[in-house]
Amino acid sequence: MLTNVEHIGIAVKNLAASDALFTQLFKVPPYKHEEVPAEGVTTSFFQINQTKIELLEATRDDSPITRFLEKKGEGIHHIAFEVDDIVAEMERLKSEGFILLNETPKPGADNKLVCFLHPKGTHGVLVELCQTMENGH
Ligand SMILES: CC[C@@H](C(=O)O)C(=O)SCCNC(=O)CCNC(=O)[C@H](O)C(C)(C)COP(=O)(O)OP(=O)(O)OC[C@H]1O[C@@H](n2cnc3c(N)ncnc32)[C@H](O)[C@@H]1OP(=O)(O)O
Ligand SMILES: [Co+2]
Repeated sequence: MLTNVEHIGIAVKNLAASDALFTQLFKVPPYKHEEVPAEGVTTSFFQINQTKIELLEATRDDSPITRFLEKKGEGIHHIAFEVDDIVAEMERLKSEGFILLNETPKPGADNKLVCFLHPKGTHGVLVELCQTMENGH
């Protein structure tokens, strides 16, 4: 079951510049930075009450963020939903015709296991499922 919006992902060209801008907007600084080499991104995370924002800067030319910035420019890249059982949710969504972009859960940032759904199957929205890993596993 999808329980809540876990974070909103925003693609940016320059993380340092965007950190400064969003710190000014939110009046709180990012609480962490984390690189996820497998995704070709460096992230920063902001927490505003119940809402979490993930800024994503590309770290290599074949990063999904590089491609997105080339085609669409900076802006909202994905919406991530918390799930309590990611494997069960992936099986359910696949059986209902959604297009999974990874067949097994993969490590994301901020202690999550994640799976993406292709935006072609979700009316143009890149959806991320996240399950919090217990004790880092
Ligand atoms: C930090 C880790 C993790 C976390 O813990 O939170 C993350 O958030 S990682 C975030 C970065 N990783 C990913 O995005 C992985 C999943 N994405 C992909 O696999 C690809 O980006 C993609 C969605 C399959 C697109 O790749 P590709 O097919 O190579 O690119 P195209 O440019 O050709 O796009 C095809 C088609 O899809 C549209 N598109 C692409 N990205 C998005 C998007 N973010 N939102 C909405 N639509 C998107 C693109 O416009 C193309 O459409 P058409 O032009 O109509 O064909
Ligand atoms: Co994300």
